[in-house]
Amino acid sequence: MPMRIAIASDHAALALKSALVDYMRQQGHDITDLGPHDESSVDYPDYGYKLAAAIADGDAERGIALCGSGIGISIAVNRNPAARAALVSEPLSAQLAREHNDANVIAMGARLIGIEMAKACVDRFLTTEFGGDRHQRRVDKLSNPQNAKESA
Ligand SMILES: O=C(CO)[C@H](O)[C@H](O)[C@H](O)COP(=O)(O)O
Repeated sequence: MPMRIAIASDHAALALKSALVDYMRQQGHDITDLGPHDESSVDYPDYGYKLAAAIADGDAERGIALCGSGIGISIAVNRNPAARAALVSEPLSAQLAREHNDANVIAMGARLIGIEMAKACVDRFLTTEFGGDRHQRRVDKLSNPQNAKESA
């Protein structure tokens, strides 16, 4: 099923971003490439915040966030309460991020994983449904931290 997907990176992940944009477009998805669009050094928070805003505003259903390690941009994306970004490096983590955490963004590190592994992570992320049930209760607490048990 075609999805609206936003993707953003920093300079370290430009080539991976480009490969994933082509890959997802070939699959029929509606891709918004939020940049950057050249190799100049940029700051991952700028692009992570942009990606999270696209999710928060409903412009994209899912997001792909890339930087050298995936760490910096995942931190940036997760500062927006509408985003649940999971840093992944293999498909099972991408699957569990959907099944258990209803992740709407995955982050990956272009300096740590290859293009084929990144494509496999994207495939799993885009095709796995959220499991609901007990996981819904936990995800609700991510959205509303005041509902978490103080004494847990
Ligand atoms: O945020 C990161 C580390 O957590 C990313 O790997 C960045 O891409 C990296 O810090 C960029 O480093 P550079 O030396 O400026 O290319």
